[in-house]
Amino acid sequence: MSFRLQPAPVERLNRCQLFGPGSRENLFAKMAASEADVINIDLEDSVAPDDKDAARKAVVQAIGDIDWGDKTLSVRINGLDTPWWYRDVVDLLEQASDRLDLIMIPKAGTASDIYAVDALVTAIEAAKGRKRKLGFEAIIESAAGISHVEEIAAASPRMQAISLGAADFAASMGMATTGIGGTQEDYYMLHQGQSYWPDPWHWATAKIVAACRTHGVLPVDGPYGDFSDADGFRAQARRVATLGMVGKWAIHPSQVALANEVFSPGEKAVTEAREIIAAMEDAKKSGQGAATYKGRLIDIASIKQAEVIVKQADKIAAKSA
Ligand SMILES: CCC(=O)SCCNC(=O)CCNC(=O)[C@H](O)C(C)(C)COP(=O)(O)OP(=O)(O)OC[C@H]1O[C@@H](n2cnc3c(N)ncnc32)[C@H](O)[C@@H]1OP(=O)(O)O
Ligand SMILES: O=CC(=O)O
Ligand SMILES: [Mg+2]
Repeated sequence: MSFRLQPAPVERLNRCQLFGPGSRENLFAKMAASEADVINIDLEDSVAPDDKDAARKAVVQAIGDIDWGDKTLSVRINGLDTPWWYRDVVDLLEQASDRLDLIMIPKAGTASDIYAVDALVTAIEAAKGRKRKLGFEAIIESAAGISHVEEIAAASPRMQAISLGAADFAASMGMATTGIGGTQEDYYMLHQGQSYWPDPWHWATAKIVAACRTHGVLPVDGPYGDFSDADGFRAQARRVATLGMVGKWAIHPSQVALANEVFSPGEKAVTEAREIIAAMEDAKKSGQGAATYKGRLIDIASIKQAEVIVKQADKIAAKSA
């Protein structure tokens, strides 16, 4: 480890973030009753310009009126290039109950975007005497965002999570696709007549994970647009879980169980992880830093790898206790 220790992210589950448009009030109670760890009510792209004011009003009301249980409650505000974002922040902070946990800042391009929202939020919290400090999450969904992701992750102590937004990201990068996440047919390798489809989101995912882990922020995968394709969702979710992301958005209720399944370690993985930790305890007692488990090397690093799985399992067990 470097002399600078890697900071721990906030201690909460973030396996699934269920989205719903702020203009569809009838969905709010259904979202609250879902199994998602995080609820994201949207004031941005799923709300038409003419509906922005009414949606904002309905969301402000619903934050206090609906029983959101133990879920993390987040509202996605409009982008900083629009005339709506400041009113979103002002009304949410001045009028909504302090049940609101986070606001999500879309299309973050530089640390200054986070700084600007932080300045406004901080002033309103002080002026209104709000006791609970609001947290932030941001979406990386532009060329500027991915170029500056590390400074965005470090931009404010309010930062809790960063998502990759595949739809706007593809548009900003000029990618030749209308697909939202997952396999892209034209992105393939050819070897001896056999096609193979690599992951076009891989590098952005890995870059976001590294920036987030450096600064103690949770890395999350954004939308998978084809909600009729459960296998495609699962494959995308498994890839990002393998790379270190902690959860994924659901843009339809059918995706919630899929995300929870992928980001909850299975019994076999948890048993193995506990056995690795136990085997290393035994090895340490006999003065060894390396040992053999099921015919393969384990060492001190294996304890840390296993602990990632065990900690997640413990969090899930604590939630359902
Ligand atoms: C792509 C870039 C992004 O920015 S993604 C994030 C922003 N987008 C969003 O928030 C969109 C979220 N999703 C939706 O608006 C809807 O799910 C869409 C995709 C339009 C489909 O709606 P709809 O045609 O009503 O779906 P459906 O008939 O299959 O619904 C079945 C039952 O589930 C409900 N439902 C629907 N959506 C949600 C949701 N987001 N959260 C909770 N519940 C939802 C429906 O009301 C329906 O319920 P019921 O069975 O009639 O009781
Ligand atoms: O906001 C999300 C996206 O994919 O764009
Ligand atoms: Mg977007």
